[in-house]
Amino acid sequence: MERTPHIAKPFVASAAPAASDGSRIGFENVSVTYGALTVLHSFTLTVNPGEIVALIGPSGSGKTTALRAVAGFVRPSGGRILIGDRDVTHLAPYDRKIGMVVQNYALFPHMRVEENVAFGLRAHGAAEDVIKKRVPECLAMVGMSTYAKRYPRELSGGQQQRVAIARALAPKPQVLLLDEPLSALDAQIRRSMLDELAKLHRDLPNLTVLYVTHDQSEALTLANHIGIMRDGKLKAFGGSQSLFRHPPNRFAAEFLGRANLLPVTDVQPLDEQMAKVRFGDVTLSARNHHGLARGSDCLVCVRPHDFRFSRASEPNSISGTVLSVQWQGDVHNITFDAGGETVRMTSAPMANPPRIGEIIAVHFDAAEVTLVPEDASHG
Ligand SMILES: Nc1ncnc2c1ncn2[C@@H]1O[C@H](COP(=O)(O)OP(=O)(O)OP(=O)(O)O)[C@@H](O)[C@H]1O
Repeated sequence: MERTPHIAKPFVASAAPAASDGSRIGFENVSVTYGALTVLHSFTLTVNPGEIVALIGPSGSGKTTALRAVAGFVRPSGGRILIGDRDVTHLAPYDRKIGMVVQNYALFPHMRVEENVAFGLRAHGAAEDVIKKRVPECLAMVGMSTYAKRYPRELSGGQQQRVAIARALAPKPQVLLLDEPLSALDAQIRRSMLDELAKLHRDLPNLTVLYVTHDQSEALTLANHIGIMRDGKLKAFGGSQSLFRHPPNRFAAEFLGRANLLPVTDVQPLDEQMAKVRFGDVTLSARNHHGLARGSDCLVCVRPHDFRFSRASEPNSISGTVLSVQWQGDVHNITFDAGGETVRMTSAPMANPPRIGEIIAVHFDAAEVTLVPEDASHG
C-alpha cells in the first residue's frame, strides 16, 4: 500500500542512558476508526523495554495503523497508548520521544546525508557542538561515515535506509518504530540489512523496537516476540520460537512459516506435555502444548522439515503416494497424499528422490510437533 512518508519530529536527547522502564510501549484497548470503518479493534499489546516485537499479518490487517497510533499520526477513537508510564495518547508526535523509519526512506532530497541526520537535533535547538559529535557517531553506527557529504539521490536504496535509521537514532530515542523498513530493497540487501539491524540492537540493548512487516522470515530473524494481526485484531502473540513451534490456532500456524495441519481426532493426554491422537487409522503422538481436552478433535501441526523418511516401522509414521518432487538446489520439496490430505515435506537433496506415484513412509519426532485447536473456538 502506498503511504505518504511521515517523519516523527524527534526530540533532543539528554546524555542520560535510556531509563529501562521508560521505553515500554503499551497499547491498552486501542481502537482506530476511519469514517465508519474500524480498523483497529480494542488492540492490547505490551512491548517490554529493550525488546523487538514484530507485527505481522495480511495486507490491511492494521499493522501500520497500530504503529502510526504509537507515533501519533493517527488519533485513537478509544483506549490509551503508553510509553513507559506516560499516557501519550493525546501528545503531539514530536513530544513522544520516538524515532521512526518508513519503507520509502523519506530523506530530505535537498539535504546532504549529514544534514539529514542533524535535522532533528537542530530543529530542537541542540547546540552545534552536540550535533557535530552526534552526527558522525550515528553515521558510524550504520556504516555510512564515508557518505556524509552525499545527497540522497547519490545513494543506493539500502544506503538511504541506513541514513534514515541514523537520522531516527540521532536524538537517542528510547523507542524505534520501523514500518516495513526493508521492503523496498532487493532480497540480498534485505538480508544484510537484517543482520545490521540485529547488530544495531545488540549495540543499543535498551532500545525498544516495534517492527511492522509482512515478511514472516524478517520477523522470525529479528524479533523476540511476534504479534500476528488479522482484521484489526491481535490473533496471536508470543515468543518468536514458541509461536512458530506451538502456534495457538490455524491462522497463526499458516501465517508464520509453512505448516501441514492434519486433522486428527480423539486427543488422549499421555502426561502433562504429550498426547496421542488418531489420524485415520494411525496413532500419532504430539505435544499437547495448548492443553486440549481428552476426546477432542484438532489439528497436528507438522512443519515440512519435520518429516524424515522411515526405514522400518518408526513411531509417528504416516504413508502416502508421492504427488510431486521438486529439486531446489539445497532441498527437495515433496508433496504426497496421505488419506486425502496433501502433505508437504522438505528434505536434504537426494541422489535418488522418490518418484511420482511411489508410496513413501515418513515420520516425525513427537516432541517437535504440536496439537493446534481449530480456529472456530480458539481463534
Ligand atoms: N487514512 C486512511 N483512511 C481510510 N482508511 C484507511 C486509512 N489508512 C488505512 N486505512 C485502512 O485501514 C485498514 C488497515 O490499514 P493498515 O495500513 O494499517 O494495514 P496494514 O496491515 O499495515 O497493511 P499493509 O501490509 O498492506 O501495509 C485498511 O483497510 C486500510 O485500507
